[in-house]
Amino acid sequence: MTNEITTVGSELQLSATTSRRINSSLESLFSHPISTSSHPNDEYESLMHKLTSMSSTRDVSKYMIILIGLPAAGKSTVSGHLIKFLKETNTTLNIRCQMFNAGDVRRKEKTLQIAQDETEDIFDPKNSDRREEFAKVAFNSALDALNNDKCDISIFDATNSTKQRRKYLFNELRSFNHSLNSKFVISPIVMHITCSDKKFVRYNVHHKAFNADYFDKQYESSIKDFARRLTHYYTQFVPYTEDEFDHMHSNCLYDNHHGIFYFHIANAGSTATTNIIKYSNMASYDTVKLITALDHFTTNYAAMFGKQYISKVKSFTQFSKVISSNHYNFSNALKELSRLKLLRSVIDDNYFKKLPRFYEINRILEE
Ligand SMILES: Nc1ncnc2c1ncn2[C@@H]1O[C@H](COP(=O)(O)OP(=O)(O)OP(=O)(O)O)[C@@H](O)[C@H]1O
Ligand SMILES: O=P(O)(O)OC[C@H]1O[C@](O)(CO)[C@@H](O)[C@@H]1O
Repeated sequence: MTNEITTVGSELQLSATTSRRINSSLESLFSHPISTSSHPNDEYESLMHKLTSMSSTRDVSKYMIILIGLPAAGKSTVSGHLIKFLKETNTTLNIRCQMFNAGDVRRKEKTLQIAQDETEDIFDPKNSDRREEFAKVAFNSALDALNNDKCDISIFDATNSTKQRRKYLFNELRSFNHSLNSKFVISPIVMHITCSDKKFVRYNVHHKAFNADYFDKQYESSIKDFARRLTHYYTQFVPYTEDEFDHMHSNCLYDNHHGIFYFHIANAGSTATTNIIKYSNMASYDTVKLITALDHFTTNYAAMFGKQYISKVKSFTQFSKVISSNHYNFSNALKELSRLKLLRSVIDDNYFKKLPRFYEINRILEE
């Protein structure tokens, strides 16, 4: 895994940005009518107090982790591992993390019905406008939680599979950072979670059949529905590349105190990837501590968490292991074997062959 760490942006450019922000804040302070009844010293004291509290809150580091990845790639699971890791690491144990899942917003609105046709199918690209609405609700909650100091890192958990969506998110963060109503400056951190190994995909889809979308559905209809969902996503998913990062970097440099960061975990850490870490000259000590921890987490993910998962995937596909792990429960063994057979017939080689752009997308990711 090759990681790129640089410091970017001249101090002059960045301090110009900061002073622009402080100047506009000052303007707002002075635009309030100044009371003539109080003593001039009181006025001064109160102004200084306001300034001190303003600069101290706006200087506290807040971050939004924007996840990118196809359904069942492992985004939520890896995020859970990340939260655990940060809690158990000395330098980051006080950082408060919260997850915001676009799927949870969708589920609150309506229990997922297995679609009979495309008009009902929320994952059909034809219905992407509705999905955008759910994602916006989750994203705004993630922003609010940071602004109201409910957490220090919010993890925005959605597939964020199009460039258009990502552009929208970065622009929103940019406007947030410029707004005088914002109490903090938020730095975006992109985390790409990808899964191209067919055995992993099969295992993950199997586990999706037991998630909140399908709690009241039959196994067969659940995996078929999820397989269709994945197919829809393959028609629209655009992998996040270094070009997009560079574009975001040149657009965000002036808005961001701390820098721009990109992390990638592929196949639970078993495939080599590249992290890109570009600090600005004004990155805080807290930011460096967090980014160092994230770099360690992603670089060592396979050893810390991936290994166990990979060994489970290996034994999952072996009929003999299913039988031996259900040694005392014959009917359970039969049930699991029939599910496995079904899964293998739905998510078979032909399914992958027919997945739109499966090889193209994964080639880009592994370049
Ligand atoms: N790294 C991993 N470690 C352990 N289990 C994993 C891992 N990645 C995926 N899985 C398994 O695959 C299932 C699906 O993963 P997960 O729900 O995290 O994917 P996701 O990308 O968040 O999916 P979605 O976008 O559909 O919400 C999990 O329930 C888990 O069983
Ligand atoms: O709108 P996006 O970015 O595709 O993400 C939303 C979807 O992501 C998922 O977590 C992927 O399965 C769904 O539960 C959710 O509806």
